[in-house]
Amino acid sequence: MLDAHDLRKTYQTGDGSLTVLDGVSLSVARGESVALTGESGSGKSTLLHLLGCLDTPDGGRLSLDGSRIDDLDDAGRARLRRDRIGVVFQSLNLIPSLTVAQNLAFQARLAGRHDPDWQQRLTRRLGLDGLGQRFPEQLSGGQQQRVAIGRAIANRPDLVLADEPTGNLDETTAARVMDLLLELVDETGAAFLMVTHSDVLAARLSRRLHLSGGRLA
Ligand SMILES: Nc1ncnc2c1ncn2[C@@H]1O[C@H](COP(=O)(O)OP(=O)(O)OP(=O)(O)O)[C@@H](O)[C@H]1O
Repeated sequence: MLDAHDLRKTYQTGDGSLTVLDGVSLSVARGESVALTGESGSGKSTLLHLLGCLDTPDGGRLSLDGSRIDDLDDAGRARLRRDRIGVVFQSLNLIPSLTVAQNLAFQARLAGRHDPDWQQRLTRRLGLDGLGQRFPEQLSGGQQQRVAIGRAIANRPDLVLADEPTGNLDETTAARVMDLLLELVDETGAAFLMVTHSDVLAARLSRRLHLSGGRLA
């Protein structure tokens, strides 16, 4: 499903250059869930951004279902993200001027894959019934997190990427939100990769990759 080979990424900083990814290779199969761990600053978010076509590598290859995606132009990357990739950011990135229902439908509508029945089921499963007409700022942190998860899954993507998706929640709420995320990803059959600092959460996924010194172990 997702294949990365020898990915490299170097940032130019004020005082020189910083190589963050120095030959990262990984594969994630459909239906598989992978935890990505590593110390702060080890490059987890950088890698997630490359895998989600939100940024481009300086070297290496990236493919989805056997087709190269690292050499797409901006429009091609945007299309791919819209149609096949769902991302849950730690900062959520909900659209403040849209209601919960509109946020949930946003990416699916853009992709021409809005499915009202699936959205209704998602809304119920995520415990967001009755909140559809509210705006994100009128929700609790846990509710916002669930909207972000719903939005990432509403168009049944092939690949779901999550960056510390329960990072801002208390332990009990985090566990509940995580249950939902794993169940829903499982239902869609997507390949799933999640950045986490938590050993407990990492242990719940089928495999764990650890990023250190620019490489995976
Ligand atoms: N746009 C950028 N320009 C320059 N340096 C950057 C940029 N983005 C990230 N970095 C640096 O790259 C390194 C890796 O950052 P990244 O955010 O990928 O790490 P991380 O493992 O996700 O960290 P954390 O667990 O703290 O979120 C860090 O040293 C960071 O300062």
